[in-house]
Amino acid sequence: MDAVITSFAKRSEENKRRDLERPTQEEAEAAVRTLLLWAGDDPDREGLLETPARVAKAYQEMFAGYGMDPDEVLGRTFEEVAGYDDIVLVKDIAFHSHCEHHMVPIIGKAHVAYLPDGRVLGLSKIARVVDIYAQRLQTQEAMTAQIAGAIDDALQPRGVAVMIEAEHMCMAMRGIRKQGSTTLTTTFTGAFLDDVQEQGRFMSMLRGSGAA
Ligand SMILES: Nc1nc2c(ncn2[C@@H]2O[C@H](COP(=O)(O)OP(=O)(O)OP(=O)(O)O)[C@@H](O)[C@H]2O)c(=O)[nH]1
Ligand SMILES: [Zn+2]
Repeated sequence: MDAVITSFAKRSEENKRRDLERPTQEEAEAAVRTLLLWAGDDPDREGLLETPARVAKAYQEMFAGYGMDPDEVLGRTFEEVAGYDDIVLVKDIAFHSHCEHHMVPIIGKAHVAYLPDGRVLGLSKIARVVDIYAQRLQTQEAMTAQIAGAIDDALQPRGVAVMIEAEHMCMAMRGIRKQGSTTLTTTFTGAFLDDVQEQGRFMSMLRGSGAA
């Protein structure tokens, strides 16, 4: 618990520091104007006049996850589920993120499961946590581990399983230019990590058969 409080305090300090250092809206728009010029276009032509403001607004939306705290979203749990203690799986949670190397989209789906230990989460909160981490600059590996870690910390269930399948536009639109490849990543904790049968049940539920 002390460790949780210390890490929360550290995070708020970090957020405060970042807020103080955060460039203004005008500075962000000027940076977009510079990129437009650098790309070879004319930021003063009619079609681009409002573009720096639009891009700044789009960034605010696409990177809203920096201003959100997964612990807060996952803070409300409940236990009145008639003793249900088996796997809860929310699959096919569509998300858009951006890769931290090239700042271009990662488009995919997250599948998130946990084994309750008395308490359960509101189902929408799982999708909200996926979005909070997706709306930051990411690697797929980090995002997978962060979602599992946040649910583990908040709910302390018997286990968490997260699988993400995604296409990285930095591999499709540029560089190696391979369209349609999918990257799969998984993080397992608790019983999903220790018990291959639980892991197998998660995998078969994902395939849709529902049984191991
Ligand atoms: N492991 C991992 N790699 C990623 C992810 N997103 C992008 N990458 C990779 O990050 C690597 C960055 O490699 P660099 O050689 O530094 O950059 P680059 O010259 O743009 O690489 P290329 O994409 O090969 O042209 C590339 O191989 C990307 O495919 C991710 O979520 N996880
Ligand atoms: Zn990339």
